[in-house]
Amino acid sequence: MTLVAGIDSSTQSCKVVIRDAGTGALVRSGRASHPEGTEVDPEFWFSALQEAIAQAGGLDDVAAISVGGQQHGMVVLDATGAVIRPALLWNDNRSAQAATDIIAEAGNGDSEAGAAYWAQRTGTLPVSSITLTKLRWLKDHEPDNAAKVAAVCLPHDWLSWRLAGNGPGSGAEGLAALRTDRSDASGTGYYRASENAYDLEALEQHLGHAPILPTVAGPLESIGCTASGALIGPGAGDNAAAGLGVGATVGDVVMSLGTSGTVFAVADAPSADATGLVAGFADATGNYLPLVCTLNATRIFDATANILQVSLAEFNDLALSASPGCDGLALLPYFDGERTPNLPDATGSLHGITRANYTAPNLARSAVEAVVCSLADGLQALEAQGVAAQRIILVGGGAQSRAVQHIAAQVLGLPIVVPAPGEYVADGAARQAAGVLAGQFPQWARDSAEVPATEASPHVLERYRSLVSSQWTAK
Ligand SMILES: Nc1ncnc2c1ncn2[C@@H]1O[C@H](COP(=O)(O)OP(=O)(O)O)[C@@H](O)[C@H]1O
Ligand SMILES: O=C(CO)[C@@H](O)[C@H](O)COP(=O)(O)O
Repeated sequence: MTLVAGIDSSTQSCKVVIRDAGTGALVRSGRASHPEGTEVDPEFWFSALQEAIAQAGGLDDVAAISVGGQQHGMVVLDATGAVIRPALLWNDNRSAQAATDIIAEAGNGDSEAGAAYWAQRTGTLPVSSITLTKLRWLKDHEPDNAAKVAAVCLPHDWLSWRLAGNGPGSGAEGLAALRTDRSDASGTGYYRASENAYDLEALEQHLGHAPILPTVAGPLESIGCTASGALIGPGAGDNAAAGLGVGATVGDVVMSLGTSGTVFAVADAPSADATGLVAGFADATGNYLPLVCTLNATRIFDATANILQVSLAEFNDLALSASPGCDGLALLPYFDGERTPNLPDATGSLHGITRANYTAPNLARSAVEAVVCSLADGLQALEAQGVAAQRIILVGGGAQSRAVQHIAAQVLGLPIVVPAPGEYVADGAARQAAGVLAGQFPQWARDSAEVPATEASPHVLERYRSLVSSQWTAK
């Protein structure tokens, strides 16, 4: 049996799966936690990866490996290959002003014109999650660090590079060995997915110079070897890897509930949304991945379960025991600010409280309704870009929640398909690794179940939308 490994280096943890390259059967797996916080020394990702690999029984018998990772994180390296400062993650909002400036400057002070400009230029508005805005923040706030930047890469690029034996001290030769893939490059703000080319001018303008960037490898290209001789695949951004993991093809719509909430479609043409709601990313096979991402998903469940002092299983039971609409209680979930809509300074709020409805079941359900409604808005934005969803493939840690499944069916009004529990980002990376060995993506069978149809509750989404529009105006 030939074995392949897939990695998901996500916001909260690192997961490793080892699968049979031929059938896709799971052979071994491992997991390790990442530190809290929105800036992280990448060495923590590498040590978590080592721990997860050890837990998965090591890589000695593995023939190929690929890394999927959280997108957009700014990893800056000096000329020796050392990390200059902790990476700023996708959910770090300190570059919100830089984002506003970058957009306004492109429109000579007119933000709407600036937004239209960026939509055409890269397909994505540079909001604070996007790497370009983090580099601009670095230039504006840490000019000495900005001047030292010899190379910029993303979390998955950096981990693949370390697996290939590079690291601090590997110097110019090491920096030249950096590789990425089109899906993750498309989330930087300095890559044009529609042209498959970096936008060095944007980088030069906002960082102050154009550093070395990882070469963009093809979807099935090997980018090197591990110490034990396994081929390393190009890897992918985590959403594109999840798309690979569930075998999504053109027309499929995937919704993921992890730290971030995302809803995306595989498309055969690029998107350019000047409202900024939909990011014009690429997938990991040569197609496109128009995507909406929110900052507030499963951590709203974690926080609510925490104040209710219940486990996640109890939280889900509580949520399922309340009625749609929570007897008038409604939550806006912007606990960590928000990216879509673009409200980096927003906070969460609870509405319609009465003594009668202020109960644990209603609080739990209001958290789930809020997150699902925020993603229903994401789906609406995708539909405005021409995506015609026939059904939703639900993935991520939160997809295991029966409350999420049930409430998604009620709110979205579409069939909801939940693939058998698995690590879909890591699985997608493993599938890519198998593809690197075989020269084509394998067809791995996987089970999935459709959530039973249920009576729609349109009033839940209507109330949510009216609260959002009365309380917040996106930037
Ligand atoms: N049964 C469940 N019900 C609700 N949330 C869950 C459940 N199982 C896992 N989660 C949530 O999934 C999250 C982790 O999902 P994951 O997709 O691994 O996140 P990330 O990729 O951002 O690290 C945790 O925040 C956890 O609360
Ligand atoms: O920023 C985005 C997508 O644009 C996020 O989806 C990150 O890629 C993090 O993902 P998770 O760790 O929440 O899975």
